[in-house]
Amino acid sequence: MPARPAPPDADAPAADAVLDLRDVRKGYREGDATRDVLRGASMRLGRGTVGALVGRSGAGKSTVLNLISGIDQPDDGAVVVDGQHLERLSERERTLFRRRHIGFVFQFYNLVPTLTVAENVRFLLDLNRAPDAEARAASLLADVGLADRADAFPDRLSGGEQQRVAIARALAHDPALVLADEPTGDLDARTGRQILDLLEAMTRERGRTLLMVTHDENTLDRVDTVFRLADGRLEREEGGGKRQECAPRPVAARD
Ligand SMILES: Nc1ncnc2c1ncn2[C@@H]1O[C@H](COP(=O)(O)OP(=O)(O)OP(=O)(O)O)[C@@H](O)[C@H]1O
Repeated sequence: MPARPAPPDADAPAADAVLDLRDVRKGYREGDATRDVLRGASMRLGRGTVGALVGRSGAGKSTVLNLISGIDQPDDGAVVVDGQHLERLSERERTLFRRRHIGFVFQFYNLVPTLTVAENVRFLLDLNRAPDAEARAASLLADVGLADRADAFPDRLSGGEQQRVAIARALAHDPALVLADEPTGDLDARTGRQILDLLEAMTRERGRTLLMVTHDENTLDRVDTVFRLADGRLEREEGGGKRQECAPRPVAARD
């Protein structure tokens, strides 16, 4: 297997962080009370790195994703994505930012059933009025091994194939950050591993940053950084991917 390029340091200065959450607080009103979900959560992920977000059900992982993608706003703290403070933008500006700078991969693929595979991939490109939508979609479909299914509708594809289309769609507009919410949660173990291989390779090759929500501890062996959400705060741990990069190489492999 060819050596993987060393990931940039996940502790990189904020200027190189694609994702930078600083002391974020978020609560939801419940009648007269407020449920505090995030109580000073911070995380930083450098350019070209892969992170995992883990935590028990109800810990607040979706809340974190909603803040990073600008769907929701923090009560306090900063949410900086690719240098942009999302908490300073209007809802409309956040929507435009999301369309241009963030890609999504969902557990249940979320392809548009009435659009062909190629149309799904180029969906955001068309919305962003990108001039090269057709060629770019074709190239990405080739990259995920589905060039011959471009004109099929999603319901003709297996779950793994649909998730491949979703990966192509997530990268089509060349986003700085890809968010994946349980991307293998609906797939059998073998297909899930193939999808993770593809997602990781496609984002790393392009120097994109990937954050995955996962319940699968095996996934943690391949990421650079693990963020564990508990009691409203994020704890940072080194993932297996980073450990591999840091491990001394065998003597025979040295230059
Ligand atoms: N819009 C909302 N209004 C009120 N409470 C909410 C809202 N969204 C989330 N919550 C509450 O906030 C807490 C965190 O929810 P969240 O969905 O972020 O957790 P999660 O870690 O993603 O859980 P799961 O793994 O089960 O999807 C939960 O107690 C949930 O009930």
